Amino acid sequence: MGFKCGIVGLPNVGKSTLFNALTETAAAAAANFPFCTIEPNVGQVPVPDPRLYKLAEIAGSQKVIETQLAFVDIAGLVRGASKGEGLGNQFLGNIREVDAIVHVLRCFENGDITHVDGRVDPIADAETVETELMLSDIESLERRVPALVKKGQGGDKEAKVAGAVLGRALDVLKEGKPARMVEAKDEEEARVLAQAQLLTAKPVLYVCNVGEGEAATGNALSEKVAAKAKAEGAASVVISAAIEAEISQMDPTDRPDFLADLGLTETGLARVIRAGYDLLHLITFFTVGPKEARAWTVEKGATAPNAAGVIHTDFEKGFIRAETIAYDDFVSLGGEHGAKEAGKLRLEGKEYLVKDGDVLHFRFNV
Ligand SMILES: Nc1ncnc2c1ncn2[C@@H]1O[C@H](COP(=O)(O)OP(=O)(O)OP(=O)(O)O)[C@@H](O)[C@H]1O
Ligand SMILES: [Mg+2]
Repeated sequence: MGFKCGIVGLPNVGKSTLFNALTETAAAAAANFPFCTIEPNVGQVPVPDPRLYKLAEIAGSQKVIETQLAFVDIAGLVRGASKGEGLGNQFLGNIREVDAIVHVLRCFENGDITHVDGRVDPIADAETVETELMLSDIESLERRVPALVKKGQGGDKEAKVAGAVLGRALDVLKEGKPARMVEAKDEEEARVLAQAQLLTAKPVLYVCNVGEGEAATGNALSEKVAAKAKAEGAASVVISAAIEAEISQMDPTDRPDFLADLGLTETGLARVIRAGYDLLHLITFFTVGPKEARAWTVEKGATAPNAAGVIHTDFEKGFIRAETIAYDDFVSLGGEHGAKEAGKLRLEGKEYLVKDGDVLHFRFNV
């Protein structure tokens, strides 16, 4: 499957620090100088899900395997990037390849850490980054739209649709708004928009990187970002990347006390990961047995055979049916046996749309 969230932002705002905390490694060099990162770092991150641990406990599973989400640590971007400034176009290509954007904004005051524009202002920073992404989209559409329109006039129906919807996207961008504001009129337009790989059409999560003492409460700057996100229909999360990096290096048994001292019940990372998961419209289903309990990822709207295919292509090809138990039934009835006795094990066919939390067992024939 491989859904990817790209970590984007100005240089030296804490992107690599966040990435290292997420991946519990020091794979990405994080240091106090701009453009520390050049080549993108990719890491698979397990998605923490309390439901999975509960299912494993009930079934007495020996092994627990979380589903994963990929994060990519991308080079910092500066004003003029779309025209080749800083590391320029190269990293814009890295952003093009991701499915969602995790936009890190510096909300911590610390005179020792260089800010490329010499002042801490997350709203202005967000606009700088977004402007570069919009300029890059405008440039790419200005190249593509006229050719599509011409082909459309020549009788090519597909080109006509693409020219129309991408032309509207260009107008929206020229008004200073991101391409995600463009509404597709039908499924065909939606497909064209999705395939156009516009940077500003990707869903965004703002991550407010606050000071070490502010992780639980946020601060005045993170509140401004939250208001901006709300106005745009985007999501935002408050974390302190510095603290998260520290926690990720601690022994797991020491973490709960440390978090409690900071006034936190869970790590900021768990919230970032889950928000990323929601952003991508992903849902989880489970397979549960005495050997292992495992979480798997599908897109909302996936059918039972699609879900089977995530486990193995043979499961999809030879799909017969999916024995299905809702998560709540599995838990309240004490597992598969109890659910079956109570008539809560359903036999679902090829058309079934998988629901978040379903416990599935596939019957197949190859
Ligand atoms: N919440 C925070 N509070 C204080 N310092 C922080 C915080 N988050 C990160 N830093 C520090 O900021 C500096 C820059 O961090 P990092 O290298 O992660 O930035 P980056 O965004 O990856 O930069 P680049 O774009 O240059 O790769 C590091 O010295 C890091 O320790
Ligand atoms: Mg970096």
